[in-house]
Amino acid sequence: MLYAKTTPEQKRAHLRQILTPGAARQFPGTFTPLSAPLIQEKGFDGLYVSGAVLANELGLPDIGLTTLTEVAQRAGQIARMSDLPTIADADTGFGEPMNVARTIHELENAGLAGCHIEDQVNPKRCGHLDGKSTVDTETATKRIRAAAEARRDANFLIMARTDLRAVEGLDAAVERAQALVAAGADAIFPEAMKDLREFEVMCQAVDVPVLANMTEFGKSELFTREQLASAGVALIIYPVTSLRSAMGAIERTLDTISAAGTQESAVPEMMTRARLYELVDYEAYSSFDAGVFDFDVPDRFTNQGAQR
Ligand SMILES: C[C@](O)(C(=O)O)[C@H](CC(=O)O)C(=O)O
Ligand SMILES: [Mg+2]
Repeated sequence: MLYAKTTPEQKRAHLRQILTPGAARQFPGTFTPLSAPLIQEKGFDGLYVSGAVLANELGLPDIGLTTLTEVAQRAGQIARMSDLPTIADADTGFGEPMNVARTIHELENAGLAGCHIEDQVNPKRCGHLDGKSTVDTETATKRIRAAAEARRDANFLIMARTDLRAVEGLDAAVERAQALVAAGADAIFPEAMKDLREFEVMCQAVDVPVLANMTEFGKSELFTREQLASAGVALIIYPVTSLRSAMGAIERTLDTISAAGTQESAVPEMMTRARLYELVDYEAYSSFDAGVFDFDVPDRFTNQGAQR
């Protein structure tokens, strides 16, 4: 009821334990706190809060328009609804290295287990689109150093994302990843890798966990968990999958209503009222309330008792 019983510190310690090379832990993206218990119930390893999704959900493109406050608040609302660790997309860190330090504090305060900070120039682009630019190694490593120095919980995961693969090629991305690890990155997110071999090369080149971004309609093929595990990947994200699925369903249902004049034929596809109530733990609230209501207050503590 209300929220997770696991503390942020416990979730961060757990995240550290599960992120081993080849473990291919699955972190579905969620754009709503309501999906968090669902993801946990289905047996996944953690939650991912996508910057693209938070922007798109607000009707904005993913070009660095969202603010730290918006991201920390939404990511925190999601994180608190699950006992699983939640990783948030912190884009370029929301400013200069000093701002990156503040970003880490805010995300720690919001109960996140970790975040990733990328080496794109601001305004950033979706990592799977053409025309993005990256900063130089010095600027990129300063962001990571600031993040690592700012954290107060040593287990808060600082993941460095490099977008260099699509800009300068795999060798440059590998070299950048190594520099980011030397600057204090606990994990590497190599963006827009072309094939499985590239993931393999990256996993061999760094001795920290490597993430695979399985976003649809992007530059990477949608590999299976087994394939990515065999390449040495520690963590897989499905960042926009639930938003795309939900928006697809919404669009189809709206078309049904306007074509048929009723949503009747779309109802079997919908989550039922009962299931929705199960997810928000309706019953636990009712019995909590009943318990409080039925609680017997000794006479001397009541107004009536005091008057006597
Ligand atoms: C992972 C990502 O940074 C995100 O914000 O979810 C995006 C996902 C996407 O746009 O498909 C990305 O840049 O890959
Ligand atoms: Mg993003």
